[in-house]
Amino acid sequence: MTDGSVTRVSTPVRRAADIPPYDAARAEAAVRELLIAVGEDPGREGLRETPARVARAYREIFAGLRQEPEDVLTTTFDLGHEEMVLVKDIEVYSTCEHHLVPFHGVAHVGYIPNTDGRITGLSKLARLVEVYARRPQVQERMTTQIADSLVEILEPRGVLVVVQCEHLCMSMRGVRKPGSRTITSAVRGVMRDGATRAEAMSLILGK
Ligand SMILES: Nc1nc2c(ncn2[C@@H]2O[C@H](COP(=O)(O)OP(=O)(O)OP(=O)(O)O)[C@@H](O)[C@H]2O)c(=O)[nH]1
Ligand SMILES: [Zn+2]
Repeated sequence: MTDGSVTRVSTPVRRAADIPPYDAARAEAAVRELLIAVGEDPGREGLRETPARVARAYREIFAGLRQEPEDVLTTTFDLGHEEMVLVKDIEVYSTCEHHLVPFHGVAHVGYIPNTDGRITGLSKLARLVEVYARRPQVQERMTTQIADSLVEILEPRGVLVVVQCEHLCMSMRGVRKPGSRTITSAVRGVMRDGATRAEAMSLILGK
């Protein structure tokens, strides 16, 4: 438990290029140690392959550390479409950086293209969510990073990102409140405008 004081947590600025290659052997050794620490026997039948398996799984779960948004927002088209584009219910699996357990739910990503009508492929919005979800995360930072990278790369007139997740650190342990959902949003540019924001929210909330 913390003492309740406010701690400033700055967003890490490490770029993918500055992060060393994934160290599978080190991850494997750490998992073996962890198993011993919790009272298990890593030599027993069912656990023998577990450290190597977990190391492989972590490589996948944290692959976003070695990706940048530019890697996925590559395809842009000039379709001349200047109205809102919204992809909703993008499934998200991320990992809480406080407890290293999953949080999962959906992300809704919308933007209003620049007046030049420059848009990106729809799947690229889901790939962008993956880049930031596949890192040790907090939901607020992930939401902000998705929005800000869209602003930077597509230079749209507006962006709205809404993320709704259940945090397993609040369900399976700790306060034990399964089913509670945390909702975060990041709104940029003309999406802040009341009517535009209301339109985006009604599209998100509508079935
Ligand atoms: N703001 C925010 N908090 C998060 C996120 N994921 C986990 N947390 C919270 O991080 C906090 C860590 O609090 P601590 O008191 O340091 O840790 P703890 O003793 O394990 O806290 P409990 O979970 O309350 O048992 C908890 O309140 C978690 O619910 C997130 O994405 N955003
Ligand atoms: Zn947590």
